[in-house]
Amino acid sequence: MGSNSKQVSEIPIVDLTGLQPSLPSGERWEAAKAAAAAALQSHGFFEAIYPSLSAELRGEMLGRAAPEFFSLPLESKRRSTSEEPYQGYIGQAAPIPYESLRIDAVDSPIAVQDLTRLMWPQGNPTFFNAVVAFAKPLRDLAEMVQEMILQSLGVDQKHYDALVNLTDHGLRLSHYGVPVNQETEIALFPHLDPNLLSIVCQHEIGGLEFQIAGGSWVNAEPSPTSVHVMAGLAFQAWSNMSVRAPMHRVRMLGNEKRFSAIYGTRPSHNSIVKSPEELADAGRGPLLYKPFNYTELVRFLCSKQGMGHSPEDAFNSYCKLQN
Ligand SMILES: O=C(O)CCC(=O)C(=O)O
Ligand SMILES: [Fe+2]
Repeated sequence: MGSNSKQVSEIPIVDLTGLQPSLPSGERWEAAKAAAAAALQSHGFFEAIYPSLSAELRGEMLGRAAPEFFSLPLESKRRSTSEEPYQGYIGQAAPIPYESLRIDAVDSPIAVQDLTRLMWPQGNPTFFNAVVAFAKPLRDLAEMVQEMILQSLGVDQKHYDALVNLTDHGLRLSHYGVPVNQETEIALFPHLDPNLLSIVCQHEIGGLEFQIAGGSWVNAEPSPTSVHVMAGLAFQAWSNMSVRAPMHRVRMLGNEKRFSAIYGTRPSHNSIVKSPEELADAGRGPLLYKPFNYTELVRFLCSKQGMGHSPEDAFNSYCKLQN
């Protein structure tokens, strides 16, 4: 661990053991809700203790299905392409030995089946089953955290329903190879995720780090019973800064390749992100962001103009109001 990394005690922990989105109340729910809302406000991330994502599901996905996918020939992997940034399969962007696949609509078995057949025209039930089974508890977790934040903001149920209706669910599988140059520890540069929520599941090999107040980095240690949950920019804007998106990065410290899975919720294609007016009431101050089209935000952040600034400055220049 480098001198600018701190110990894991800097990472808030929220215990979600046994909680379910279909039962969004009760003493344990309230305790987890308070802790999750406080953590996403102060840090933008937390470690969620969540044994529903069992060791078996993790092993099937990250120990077996993901390595099998990434070992396919490049021309197979490239069959999943997209015009939009960070969609489908991306990789081979030397010098960083990184490749990833975003599985869209991962909550729909039909979509997962279509992608599986695109990669393996003869089918691959092991891959299909691993993705569907792994995604289910993560979908529950994302929905619970979104609901906890909305409950704690006290906004009307109609806003929760509207947010759920525009939420897309996706799973990114990532593969980090061993850096060619062992001096280059940074495998994924510091960035903010643009979406609503990201849930990172590491498997055996760590490397994810979050930036905390003061600028230092904390190491998010992998654990077989927990995942790391963080807010993205769309949630930061929607919640009128009641949650904030944290800077994070990936460092490769050893010489073993690494697989991770990032479950992401985000506003659906071309949908408009708009804070509920009532978040400006009750002494919270004015709304900080103007409504924006999510797809266009992502295009802007990935454009030459957007990349020319720090992630935060680029985002603020796109949609922050000058109050
Ligand atoms: O692989 C990880 O641990 C995190 C990756 C990440 O931050 C991302 O894909 O946005
Ligand atoms: Fe990220």
